Amino acid sequence: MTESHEYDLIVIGSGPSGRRAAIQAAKFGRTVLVIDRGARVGGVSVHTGTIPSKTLRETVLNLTGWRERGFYGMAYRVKTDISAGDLRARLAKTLEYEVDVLEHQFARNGVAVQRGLAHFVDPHRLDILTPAGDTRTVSADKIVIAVGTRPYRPPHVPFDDRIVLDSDGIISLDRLPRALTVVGGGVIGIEYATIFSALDVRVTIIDSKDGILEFVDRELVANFMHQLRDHGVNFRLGARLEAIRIESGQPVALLEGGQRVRGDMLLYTAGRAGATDQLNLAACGLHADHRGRLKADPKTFQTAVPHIYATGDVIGFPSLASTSLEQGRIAACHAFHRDVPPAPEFFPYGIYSVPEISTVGMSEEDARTRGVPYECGVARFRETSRGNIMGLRGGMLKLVIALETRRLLGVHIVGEGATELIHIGQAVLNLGGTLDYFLDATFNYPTLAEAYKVAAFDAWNRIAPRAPEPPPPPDPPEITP
Ligand SMILES: Cc1cc2nc3c(=O)[nH]c(=O)nc-3n(C[C@H](O)[C@H](O)[C@H](O)COP(=O)(O)OP(=O)(O)OC[C@H]3O[C@@H](n4cnc5c(N)ncnc54)[C@H](O)[C@@H]3O)c2cc1C
Ligand SMILES: NC(=O)c1ccc[n+]([C@@H]2O[C@H](COP(=O)([O-])OP(=O)(O)OC[C@H]3O[C@@H](n4cnc5c(N)ncnc54)[C@H](O)[C@@H]3O)[C@@H](O)[C@H]2O)c1
Repeated sequence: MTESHEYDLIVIGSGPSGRRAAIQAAKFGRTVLVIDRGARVGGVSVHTGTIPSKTLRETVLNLTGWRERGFYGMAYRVKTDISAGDLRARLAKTLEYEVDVLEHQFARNGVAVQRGLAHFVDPHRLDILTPAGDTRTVSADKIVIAVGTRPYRPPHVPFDDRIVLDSDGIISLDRLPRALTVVGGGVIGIEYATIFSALDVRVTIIDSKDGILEFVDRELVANFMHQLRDHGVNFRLGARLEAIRIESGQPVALLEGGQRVRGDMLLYTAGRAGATDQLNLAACGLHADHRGRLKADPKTFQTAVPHIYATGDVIGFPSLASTSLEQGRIAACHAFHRDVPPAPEFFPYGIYSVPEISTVGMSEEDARTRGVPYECGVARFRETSRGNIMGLRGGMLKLVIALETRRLLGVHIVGEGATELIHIGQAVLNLGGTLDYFLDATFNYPTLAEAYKVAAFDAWNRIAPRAPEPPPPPDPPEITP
């Protein structure tokens, strides 16, 4: 602790990046205060984002018997008449446990926590407006801004948190819709659209772009959209939303060209905005962009004011809990002069839609754009014995391989277990491995991971030059007695 400041580190926000920064600094023996305006610690990740959406997904897959339908048919259900209450029950338990773990981590590591809204008074001091209405002033040597984002709510959308909602509202529904319109086919929109579709809700996805999930390999997206359409999901792509009206108590999306999409609920997921508006950034010498985001050095996470760091979603791309956790750790290490090796080049994306998508490294399109000669290998999960045992009908794994070096360039998976399976590909990619790893390694059998081997053989069959027939063995020399 310095003479003039109460804490070595103040972290604003207790989401993934704030929590990791705080605990890392505490492990260095530093005094740390975490400030969060939320009722409980955990941030967007625990209360409205990652954990609630993944818990809802798991609940829906379990109660609908989704994973067993390959064998028992589409009418199979573990529970009939699934209600909003069924979904909320598991959510409450899961969230309570997550908060408990986090509070215990803070307590064990001596991290102080103050509930309240923080704003800058000067570059080292913050005022905290507590829920009781008091103001407490605190100061620190180093500060991490980890305030995250909130749903973008444009004024022309008639949000009422009942039939027109954003991703914060959708987790506390008191009834399930029969028809859901989702505006915004980004990751959040697609995850919720497919979760509700698995509940047999009629879903329409609207996006102003011509495609969805543009950063994902196109062949994979085509396979994914085929599976969704097969389950009744409608797409209205390349359609500009002109207005949302409430007609006879139902939200109607009016699209350019006169199309109308009526549902009994509308989920608006067209992006998020940085939660910086109440920080009084001017007092510390920083300013945010038009979407409330801050700029930070991608290696150290320092802002333009060197003792102030910014981590997590507030700095924009890639806006993942996984990457935010790492950013928090790196910021704390840099702040307290500990070297950290640079992060491995490739990190995975996990999209927890139904079915799951996960991807790491170059897509086929990336390889083409960069002019890297490549070949692909594809495996269908149904070709693996494990996939057959599980009754999987969909699902594929695709490898992108550099032709000249046989180096693995990317892995793209859609289907059951994709977000776990991807880490095999990620390890091979970051360790500079080649196609030969998958050809030569022995895999457990039967597993879905065997799809790596099947895909590798597929790639090898396309890459390997047909070896010329070996010459016949020479005639044995005549032996004269
Ligand atoms: C629906 C949804 C699903 C998601 N699913 C995934 C997923 O499956 N995998 C994944 O990797 N990522 C996922 N994400 C993204 C992930 O949640 C974020 O990347 C992550 O939460 C960002 O962490 P953060 O450190 O920026 O803080 P956040 O989790 O955004 O938390 C910020 C905290 O700061 C507090 N705060 C803000 N302003 C102030 C202030 N002035 N004073 C005090 N406190 C303040 C807030 O109350 C909040 O608690 C999802 C996001 C959403 C919305
Ligand atoms: N599994 C995960 O890792 C996960 C899950 C959820 C969210 N996240 C993170 O959260 C962040 C925010 O996600 P998001 O889905 O809200 O935002 P996004 O920016 O990724 O997607 C928004 C989508 O809405 C569309 N859109 C914007 N305005 C529109 C309009 N007026 N009409 C129709 N369509 C419109 C855009 O074309 C885009 O496809 C992402 O960056 C993502 O990384 C990650």
